Amino acid sequence: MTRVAVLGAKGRMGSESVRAIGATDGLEVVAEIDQGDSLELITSSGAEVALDFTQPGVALDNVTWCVEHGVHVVVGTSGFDDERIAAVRTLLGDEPATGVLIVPNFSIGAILMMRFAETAAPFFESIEVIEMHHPDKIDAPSGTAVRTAELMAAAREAAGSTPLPDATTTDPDGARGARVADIPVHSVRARGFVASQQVLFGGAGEAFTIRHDSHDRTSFMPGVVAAVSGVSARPGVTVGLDAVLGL
Ligand SMILES: NC(=O)C1=CN([C@@H]2O[C@H](COP(=O)(O)OP(=O)(O)OC[C@H]3O[C@@H](n4cnc5c(N)ncnc54)[C@H](OP(=O)(O)O)[C@@H]3O)[C@@H](O)[C@H]2O)C=CC1
Ligand SMILES: O=C(O)C1=N[C@H](C(=O)O)C[C@H](O)C1
Repeated sequence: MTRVAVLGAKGRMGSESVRAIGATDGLEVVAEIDQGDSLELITSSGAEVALDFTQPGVALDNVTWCVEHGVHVVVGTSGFDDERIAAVRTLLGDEPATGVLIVPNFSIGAILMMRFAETAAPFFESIEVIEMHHPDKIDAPSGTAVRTAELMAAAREAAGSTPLPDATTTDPDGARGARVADIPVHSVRARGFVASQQVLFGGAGEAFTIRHDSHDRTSFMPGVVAAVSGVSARPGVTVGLDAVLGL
């Protein structure tokens, strides 16, 4: 039985995860931690794995505490950027015993969307990302959009692709979106969405779109269960669920 502490347990993702983990053979939720609760509950409950669904401003502190106490961590919270990842790697040292699994998106469809976007990126002249989320999301652009843009930019760099064409000379209100790894990313926040993303590719005489929609947070749960079950076998930092799913 793997004992799991859920951080942000009363939140949208935390509460769904408490249900999903509780319903899975071999996993047990032993601590539900929210704002104001002490992280000591993680160790006093005997948790071996912590799952963080809090907010970008506190996730690194939570991960640091877990690593210092030898507790494996799955980070679902968005905004875990390269600087934070580097800080965790330094903390873990050269021979890490603890696993830190950082997952920008747990849904299998979103993981495949990112994989297909990475594959397509070098073959098209133009790329734009449009991500659409519920209006209660506090960060923009989404972690998924950032990860997608970074994967696509790396694939283009490896292939020696030319910069994206764009003749815009004035954009005082940011109509061309934010730039993530030089790729325009547009963030929509609207009631009716959970989490959606389109990646638009353009080439001579053709356009190609990859779209993914999470209509319900249940879409993330098989990935959450796989991550929580698999993190202890992966000491060090792992980004993305691909390796855990055998992709
Ligand atoms: N990787 C993925 O597939 C997914 C990632 N996410 C990400 O997960 C994160 C959470 O999303 P969501 O569940 O929608 O957000 P919610 O706001 O619904 O939940 C966050 C919870 O964390 C609590 N919290 C805040 N600070 C702390 C803290 N210091 N210690 C413990 N608990 C704390 C909040 O409490 P309070 O309300 O009192 O502040 C709240 O209960 C976001 O970053 C989101 O982008 C979301 C969906 C999927
Ligand atoms: O806040 C959300 O809801 C989501 N956050 C993650 C992100 O920022 O990419 C994952 C998913 O898009 C849902």
